[in-house]
Formats: sequence, structure tokens, C-alpha cells
Amino acid sequence: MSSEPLIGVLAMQGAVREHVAMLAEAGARAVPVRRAAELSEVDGLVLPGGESTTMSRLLESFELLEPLRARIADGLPAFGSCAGMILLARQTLDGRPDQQQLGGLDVVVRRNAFGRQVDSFEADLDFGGIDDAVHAVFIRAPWVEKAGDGVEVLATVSGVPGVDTGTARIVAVRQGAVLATAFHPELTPDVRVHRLFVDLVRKAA
Ligand SMILES: NC(=O)CC[C@H](N)C(=O)O
Repeated sequence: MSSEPLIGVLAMQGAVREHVAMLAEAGARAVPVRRAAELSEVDGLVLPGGESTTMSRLLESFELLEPLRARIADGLPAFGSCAGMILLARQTLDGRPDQQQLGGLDVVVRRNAFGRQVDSFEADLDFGGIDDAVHAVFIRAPWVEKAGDGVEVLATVSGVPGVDTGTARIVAVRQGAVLATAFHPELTPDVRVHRLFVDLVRKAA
């Protein structure tokens, strides 16, 4: 692989263009991925936010679900934000019956976890491997309810008004070359989370 890895952005839904732009800024070549042939070319894949049940249905109709599961099982580096995190999880709580999981992350996530009280909020987070606080935008976000032994917790949030304010909730994790955030780094100008992912992709090569 050249020093500029080729990273796909799953282009079913969500902020595809924003992810492509941030990956380019973070030192990768970035392309949208809609077809299995495109998936087979990439060194890593970003799964954007959106609506996880819709995305899993679209994955089925684009015949990408099984190829994507297979590549992830085979060690493809992946970065899921929000709905992308939900898709990468082993299990989803409060999901819909037809919700598909791609696996890759040994976590149980709770969908729309911050609840009806708060749809969207922003917070400054300490983030493992990144020096200064990351400003995080949450939109109907999940949290990680349970993380397996092999999962590194990178960030938590607490004190969200209207939510059970005392408990620190896990909102960013890494397991090997699979990274996930409950928030949307592509919606701020801060490229550091994407750079972390590009580094994971380089190391996995
Ligand atoms: N911003 C998002 O990706 C929201 C995720 C959405 N609540 C879901 O369940 O998939």
C-alpha cells in the first residue's frame, strides 16, 4: 500500500461527502462505496451516521451485507459513527427486529440511548490517543452499554442534561482496527479522529 491508503465511505445514507473530505485531509485517498466490487478494493471503510435500520435494509438491497460482514470478519479496518457504530456492534438494544449487525466490535449498544429528553447535544470529551478535548456533536446517539474485554474505551460522556447525569456513558471505542464513535466527527472541522482511523488503516496494512 502507498502511504496514502484507499479508504471507502459507505454511501447508503448520511454525511458521505463530509467523511470523504475529512479522510482526504487526514492523508487518505477516499472513495464512496456502493457496490461489492468497490468494497473489495478498499483498505478500510467508514460507516457514516444515518438510521441504522434503514442502512441495514439498504445494505441488503445493494447486496453488500454479506460481503461487508465477510470483509470485517477478515480484519478490514472500519470506523463507524453513530448509526455506523450501531451496525458494527455485536448486539443492539432498542433496535428493530429486522436490524442487522455487521459485527467487528464486541459491544452491546443502546440505540437512541440519550433518549427522548435530548435529541441532540454537544460536549467536549477527553479522547484516548488525542491530546486536547474533542468537541463532539451527538444526534439521536447510541451509547455502548457493555464492552467486551478486548475493547478499549476511548471516551465517555456524563452530565448530559436530562439524562441520568451521574453515570459516565461510553461513546467511543476501539477494538483492533475497528473504531466507533457515538458522535459525528465529520460534522466539525476537527480532523483528529479521522487521522486516528487513517493511522489504524496504515498499521493494519
Ligand atoms: N445520527 C445517527 O446516526 C442516529 C442513529 C439513529 N438513531 C439510529 O438508530 O440508527
